[in-house]
Amino acid sequence: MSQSVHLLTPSNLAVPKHNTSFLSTFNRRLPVITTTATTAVPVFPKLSIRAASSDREPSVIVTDNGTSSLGLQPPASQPDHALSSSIEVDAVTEAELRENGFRSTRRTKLICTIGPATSGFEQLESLAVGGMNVARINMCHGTREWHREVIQRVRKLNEEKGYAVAIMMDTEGSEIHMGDFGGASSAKAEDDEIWTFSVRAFGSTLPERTINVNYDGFAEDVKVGDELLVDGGMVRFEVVEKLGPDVKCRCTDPGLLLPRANLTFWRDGSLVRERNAMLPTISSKDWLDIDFGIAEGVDFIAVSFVKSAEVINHLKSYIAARSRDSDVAVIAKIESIDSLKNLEEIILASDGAMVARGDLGAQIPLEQVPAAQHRIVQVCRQLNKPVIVASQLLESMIEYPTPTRAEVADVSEAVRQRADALMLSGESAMGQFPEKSLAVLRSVSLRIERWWREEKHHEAMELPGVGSSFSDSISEEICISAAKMANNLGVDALFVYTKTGHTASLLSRCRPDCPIFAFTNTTSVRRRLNLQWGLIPFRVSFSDDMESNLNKTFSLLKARNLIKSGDLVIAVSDILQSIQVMNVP
Ligand SMILES: Nc1ncnc2c1ncn2[C@@H]1O[C@H](COP(=O)(O)OP(=O)(O)OP(=O)(O)O)[C@@H](O)[C@H]1O
Ligand SMILES: CC(=O)C(=O)O
Ligand SMILES: [K+]
Ligand SMILES: [Mg+2]
Repeated sequence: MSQSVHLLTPSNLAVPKHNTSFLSTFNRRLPVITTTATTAVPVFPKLSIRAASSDREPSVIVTDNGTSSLGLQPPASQPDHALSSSIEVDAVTEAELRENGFRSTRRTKLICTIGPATSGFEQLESLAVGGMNVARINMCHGTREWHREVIQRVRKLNEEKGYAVAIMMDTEGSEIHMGDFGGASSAKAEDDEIWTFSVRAFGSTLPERTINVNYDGFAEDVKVGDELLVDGGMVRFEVVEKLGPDVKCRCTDPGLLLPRANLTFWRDGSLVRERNAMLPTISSKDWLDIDFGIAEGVDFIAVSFVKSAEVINHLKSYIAARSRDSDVAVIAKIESIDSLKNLEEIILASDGAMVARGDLGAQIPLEQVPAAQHRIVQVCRQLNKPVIVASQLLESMIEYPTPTRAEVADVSEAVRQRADALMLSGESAMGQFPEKSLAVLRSVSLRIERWWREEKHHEAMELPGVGSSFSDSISEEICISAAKMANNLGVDALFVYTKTGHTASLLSRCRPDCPIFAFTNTTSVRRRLNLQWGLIPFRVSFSDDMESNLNKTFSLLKARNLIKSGDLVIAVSDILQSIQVMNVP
């Protein structure tokens, strides 16, 4: 049995763009609907409640721009007969759905930074099996050739094993950082030792206790007495003498120096931002990396040290001009004072954001980082942009096989805030326990999600309108209503049929109690949806006829034991703006 609400889309109603009074009248009229029994769908008995026969709204059915950069399939406008009767989902999701049922699937997405500890094919596969949704490559480290191989391995994994692991390329940015140690993987700075920070080029052999600095103005900008913080304070020095390009510093807080660690300097308790504040957000090296990322078909580019929305807009138009047939999403990394000042406009311009707590904690006092995280997560949710919580989630697991209690509490808090994704950095890039770290993120996410769901601990959040057209507003209202209905009726799953992924992300924004099966007809959209909270992305070809889409999906999923007769489902689509409630036949 199925009940549905179909909404009259406004193309033929001549609605002024922001006529909210009309919008509310329109919405209030929705319950006044007539009931007609139809026998249109033979596969399952259907009772259809129609508000109006629906016209297609051109702005909702966006033409396919998500053709796989991998060349896996033709655009959706050319139905692929070989694939038309299949559904793409990976073995891990499939096993999880079969074993645990819908309710207990993980909602929080997991990102792993790929480094020397995880770059092999088997290691990448273990991470995919362990629940990695997105692989991050950090252009601060390694060569383009090295990163290309990682991308190719992930692509192979997706093609051969049906995963939809997305790739996020993270730019180096042009903040001040140390160089490499001429081959050594780290160096230990002890109390009271004198180290030389220098802007000279030394070639491959560095003199002892010498650190290369990437920023030419460094020696001029620092002053004797300044405090020099490595990685936001993991190691501290005091500037004792300036000698041309060399700056002599005394270690005041000992610790491990890692290659290319970030450097900040502080004077009288404040972060010093001299000429380095004028460095471009995207350096010339970053532009080359971005060209590389576009050419390799990465799914996301994360921009380090974003200061304003302008740079995001600039990059987005560059990407649009460079890659007409692929779609690279831009993630703003919030890791500077400026990015916090301009937070709303930056997030509005971006396709998502990252709470990059590593560098953020070097720019603002550490005790302010949790409040900043909370605010960034909330703003992203309100503006319907995926948000990633990153850095030091399980830092101790770089060396130890179990996390600290404090780390588990930190992960729990990010899950409780219902961030879209959690990210591993050093834990997976160069740690000793990458898979164990991922397993901890997975089990803590599952446990906290269930706890908060069962105890109804969620903070209620007002979700403002984010669309720019009346049709967008309808989609938002449909998703908010569908999510509310799903919670109130206790349905097993929400199904969403989405070409661009937009309707799926609107549903994800509502953070419903049940999982969201997101059906899309392009591989690249499927990968991109893998970053968003609660979405289980499937690739399936579908038509503009919702009834046949539903029947087809039901039979494909039933054949694979992923759903069973009697499961209660609410279906939403951006093909036909509608909500349907039904039992799986
Ligand atoms: N491709 C790589 N090759 C070698 N080492 C890497 C690579 N990627 C990451 N690492 C190591 O893992 C550590 C943590 O990675 P992460 O991506 O967090 O870098 P980061 O240097 O802290 O910079 P960011 O602020 O961009 O996160 C790095 O400091 C580096 O030692
Ligand atoms: C991830 C990152 O760039 C940071 O935490 O600084
Ligand atoms: K980076
Ligand atoms: Mg950073």
